[in-house]
Amino acid sequence: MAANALTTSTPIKTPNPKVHSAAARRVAQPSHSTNADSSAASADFKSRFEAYNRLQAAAFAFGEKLPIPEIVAVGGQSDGKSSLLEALLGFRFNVREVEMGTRRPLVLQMVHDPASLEPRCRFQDEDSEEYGCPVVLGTAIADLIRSRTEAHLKKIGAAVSSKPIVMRAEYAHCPNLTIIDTPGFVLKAKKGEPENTPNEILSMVKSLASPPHRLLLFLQQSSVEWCSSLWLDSIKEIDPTFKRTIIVVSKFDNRLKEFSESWEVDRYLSASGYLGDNTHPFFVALPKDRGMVTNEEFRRQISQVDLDVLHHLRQNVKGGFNEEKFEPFIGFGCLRKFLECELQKRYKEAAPATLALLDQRCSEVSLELSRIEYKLQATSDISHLRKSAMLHAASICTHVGALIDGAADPAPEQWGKSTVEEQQESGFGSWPGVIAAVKPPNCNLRLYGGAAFERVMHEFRCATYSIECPPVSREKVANILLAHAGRGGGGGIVEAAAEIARAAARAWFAPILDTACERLAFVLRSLFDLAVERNRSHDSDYWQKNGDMDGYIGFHAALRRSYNSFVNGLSKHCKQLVRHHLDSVTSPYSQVCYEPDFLGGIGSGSNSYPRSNQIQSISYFLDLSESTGAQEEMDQENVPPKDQLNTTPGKKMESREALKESQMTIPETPSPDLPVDAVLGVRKKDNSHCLDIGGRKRQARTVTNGRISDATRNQNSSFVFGDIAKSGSSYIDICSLAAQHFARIREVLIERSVSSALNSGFLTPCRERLIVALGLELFAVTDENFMDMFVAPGAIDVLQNERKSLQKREKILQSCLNEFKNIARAL
Ligand SMILES: Nc1nc2c(ncn2[C@@H]2O[C@H](COP(=O)(O)OP(=O)(O)OP(=O)(O)O)[C@@H](O)[C@H]2O)c(=O)[nH]1
Repeated sequence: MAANALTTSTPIKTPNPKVHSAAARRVAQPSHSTNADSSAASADFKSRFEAYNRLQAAAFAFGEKLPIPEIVAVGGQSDGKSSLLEALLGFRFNVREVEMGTRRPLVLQMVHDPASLEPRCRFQDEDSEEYGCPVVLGTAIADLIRSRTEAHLKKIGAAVSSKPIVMRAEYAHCPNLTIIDTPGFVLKAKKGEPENTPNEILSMVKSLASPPHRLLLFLQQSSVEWCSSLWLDSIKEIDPTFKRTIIVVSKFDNRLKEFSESWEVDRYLSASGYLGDNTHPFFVALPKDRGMVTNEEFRRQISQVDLDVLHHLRQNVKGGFNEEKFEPFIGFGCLRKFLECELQKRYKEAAPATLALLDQRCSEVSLELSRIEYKLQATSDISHLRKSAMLHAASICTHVGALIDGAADPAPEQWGKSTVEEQQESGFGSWPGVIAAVKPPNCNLRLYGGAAFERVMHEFRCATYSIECPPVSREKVANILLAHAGRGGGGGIVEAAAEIARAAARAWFAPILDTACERLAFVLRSLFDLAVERNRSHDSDYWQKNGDMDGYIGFHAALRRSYNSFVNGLSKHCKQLVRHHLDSVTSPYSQVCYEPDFLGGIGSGSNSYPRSNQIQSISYFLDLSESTGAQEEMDQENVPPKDQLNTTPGKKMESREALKESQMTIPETPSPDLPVDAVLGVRKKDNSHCLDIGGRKRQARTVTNGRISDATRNQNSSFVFGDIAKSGSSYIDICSLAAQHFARIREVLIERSVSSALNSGFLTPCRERLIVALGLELFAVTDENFMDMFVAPGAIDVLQNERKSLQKREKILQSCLNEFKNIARAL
């Protein structure tokens, strides 16, 4: 690394004997020199150091990412990192359990305080920037580190954790230095630990050491040759050129006895070129004795080991060693001084950038604070709340309208539903009275909004057209027919058939109409969530404009409830409306069955429906599904053949056969015992379940333009007074006519009334009345009732806690900022 901390030059990178001597001399000076100049410089150092220390504490507590210069000690397990930290601190604090080792980073903030003759260590709370009471005893410190480590690892269920323990130590015999101890690299997990522990340690240490503002203090035992170093490559991955790496050869005492000649020592000290010319390691030995000694004795032993090492190299090695070149790098004292100076240099260099960053963070935190305060204030400001809530409700209504009119966001693939999903989720899986599954075109596509509404409408039409006029017993026919005959008049058969058809239509269509309303209401109710999602994604800066409605759960619930009840109200209204249409079309006074233009219209397919209906019908049949296996799917999906594009599914029968020439042929006396289907000529395979009138023995008994011909009418009396039980003729005639009437009623009901009623009953109010309805329900209330939606004591507590924490953060960052402004002036 560029090690010019010892002097203004770079003694390590460009070895210059003169500079190195000077550096060595300076290294030998104590950090708390009594010299006037150095004491002024020392005061500067100290204030800078303390400012960084406070900033570091705040950063750790609040998770702030600030590029504070720090030293990270890394290396293999038992390479001596913790021992080096103790030596730097000047007293033993960590009664190590060799088995356990370091499992959480330990941030050691050492503060040189001449007044603290006994070390005062305080631990930062696990989740705040506060420091606890001083812990004096070394064993108590070790216990605390161990218990915190164990508790945290247990909590997260891991063998190692990157969450640091922060300890601040004030002592007269320690330098101003902050260093982070890390778990040692291991090759294999210990017994009982997860297999991947070595990798976890490696990646955790790498991420701790990666920020460029951190210095790496890499320890490797002296007994290991550089060529067989286990971890050097990992360090090179983090810092390939050792620009910010300080290399320490630890346990140097273990190697000393191997040197006998000076060239051997010098070659070893030069690291044999393995680390490059510009990188020079420090060689450190510490006291081996782990017994309990006083702090003073501990420090004395450290100094003694330094002296012993030098003495050994001078006295026991033939020719000594190159002192000019290597002495500044031998011994703990040199390392300590170098680290302190290097860190101070980095602090000084980083101060302007830190000041700028602090300035920025202060403004950001202030902004955050004012946002919270604004929110808190808004919780009690009724008029503000009303305004925000109204804007929010209006926005939701607008999105509902847009979704009805046709929109493709949010993603239909995620938010839309297929027909089966709609059926299942709405609780209306099948259409009452319809046994076969009804599959409208595009049933597999995920649709929502207006598209899903249209698909349900088409499904409803398919369902109604798949219903046949149910068989009627001879008794019923006889009862109706004979009563008509009793009243006189010639229209007995027609009237009886019409009466039968009306009763059947009422019984069969009423539940289908109810189901259609429920299914359509479900489609509309589903739009609320989509509108909320659209609102969220379209208006990301919504709160800035209109106030943030997040967290007001009561209001959101009321809005949803109100929306649902609006749609349910529409559903109820539509049910009544379509029931009314059903009643009127099946009323004895209805002329539906006898309208000439109606039958003619069916036959010609021209003017009997509004133009818009034809257009709608065409749109229903656009099958947008993927075309693979299309034929099979088409067969299943109730799609009429092409020649019916301008008609509804049930029109096939009328247009092709009996109604082709505005007349229908009634079959002559088929056997009453034939199944009704056969009697009525129902073609099962025809999806429209239409009736095919005709048989092997036809007789020209006709109904022209919907009215039975005179010839036929003249015969009515003979039908009536014949034996219905024996002769099937009257019965079959009536059944056939009833089927025709049933089809007409259905046609008129679906094409003329219900489709438009459902559209205008559901969609028009959603577009035009929704916002007013919601507004009346939610906002046309007293303030007291309005505020009921905003009573959220939990939410207010959260906001207040957030404000408290932000205020604290702002205060600390502000004081750090002021401190750095002062430092900047002194630079
Ligand atoms: N001979 C000798 N032993 C040392 C020296 N430094 C440390 N030790 C011993 O080496 C062992 C491991 O030292 P630690 O400081 O715990 O090593 P560590 O790197 O912190 O270990 P982990 O935290 O588990 O990675 C201890 O028994 C120390 O007494 C030294 O300079 N010379």
